[in-house]
Amino acid sequence: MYRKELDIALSAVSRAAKLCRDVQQTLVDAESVQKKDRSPVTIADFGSQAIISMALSAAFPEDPLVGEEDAVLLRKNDVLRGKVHNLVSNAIGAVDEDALIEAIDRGARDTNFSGRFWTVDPIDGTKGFLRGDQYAVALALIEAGRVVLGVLGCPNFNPEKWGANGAIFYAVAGGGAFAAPIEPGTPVGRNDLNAKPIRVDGTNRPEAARFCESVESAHSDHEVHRRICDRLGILASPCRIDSQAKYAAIASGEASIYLRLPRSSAYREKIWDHAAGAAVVTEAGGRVTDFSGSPLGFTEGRTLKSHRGILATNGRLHDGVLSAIQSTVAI
Ligand SMILES: Nc1ncnc2c1ncn2[C@@H]1O[C@H](COP(=O)(O)O)[C@@H](OP(=O)(O)O)[C@H]1O
Ligand SMILES: [Mg+2]
Repeated sequence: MYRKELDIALSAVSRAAKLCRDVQQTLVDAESVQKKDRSPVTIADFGSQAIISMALSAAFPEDPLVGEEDAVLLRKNDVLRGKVHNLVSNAIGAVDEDALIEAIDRGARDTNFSGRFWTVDPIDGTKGFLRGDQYAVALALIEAGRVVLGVLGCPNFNPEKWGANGAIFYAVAGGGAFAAPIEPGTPVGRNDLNAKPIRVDGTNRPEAARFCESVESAHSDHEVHRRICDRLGILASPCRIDSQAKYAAIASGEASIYLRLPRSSAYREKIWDHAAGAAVVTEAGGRVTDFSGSPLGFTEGRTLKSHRGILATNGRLHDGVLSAIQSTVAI
């Protein structure tokens, strides 16, 4: 099932991850004053969404794409457009500028969220990207509100284990979860010999669990997380990771619990921040729900409107963490 979809998604995400990696490298090499400059991330965001959108529309012209970016800024700004055009042409060969703009804008159109559509976060973890830390290129295919395929490119993920270019994590519903090192020059494929099945860890003792959360305290309430962890008797200090690399950490057994309670009760999570990661964790044997224990549903539009709080675990710990959450916070 979904063989062609997976092949296209893997190759598009690995090419986009390579583009992002090259741009992040120029940031890391630059003086600190330039690290505060957001333009590199902007260029890489557009470039990454363009590569993925073009690959999808060539292979699946009927499929809508819901992306984080649109091309409004690019249409107005010739210099920026020129830079993105160069970046993408260097990555995948000469492309027409109008086709590039159109590819980016495709992600901004309205769509039928109850049908089949793709969702992309071209750089998830922008803040991490700018700091030189973790980020992810995330792509998921959704059908009738359920994620049927998820791919997460994580160029800085555990280089000791996966090599200098990080890893790509992927899953198809019912088919298990896998990870493969990202090799520059060769996009990852479905039959990649270096791909390995991944699995959540087996701990059922919260005191032995490793727990992860966002680096950015503005993105989730670290203090409430700490109270939940105290109630569970978790001893280790939190592991703070940007982006959906947190889902990759749960799926590959490097952490057991991911908590995310937004600071503001008005904030709604974006679908592209969770769809791919949730598929990978679920297929690796874990569980992903909101704070009331409901599985995430993706029919509601660009946000997870009816869900508050995100909990991803190795599965065994899930009900215990949900009880601790519900005794700590009013959902
Ligand atoms: N106030 C807020 N509360 C929760 N999430 C937020 C937020 N502001 C931004 N985000 C989301 O947090 C994502 C990053 O998550 P993390 O903290 O896990 O790295 C951002 O994705 P982008 O970086 O793609 O914009 C953004 O969508
Ligand atoms: Mg994001």
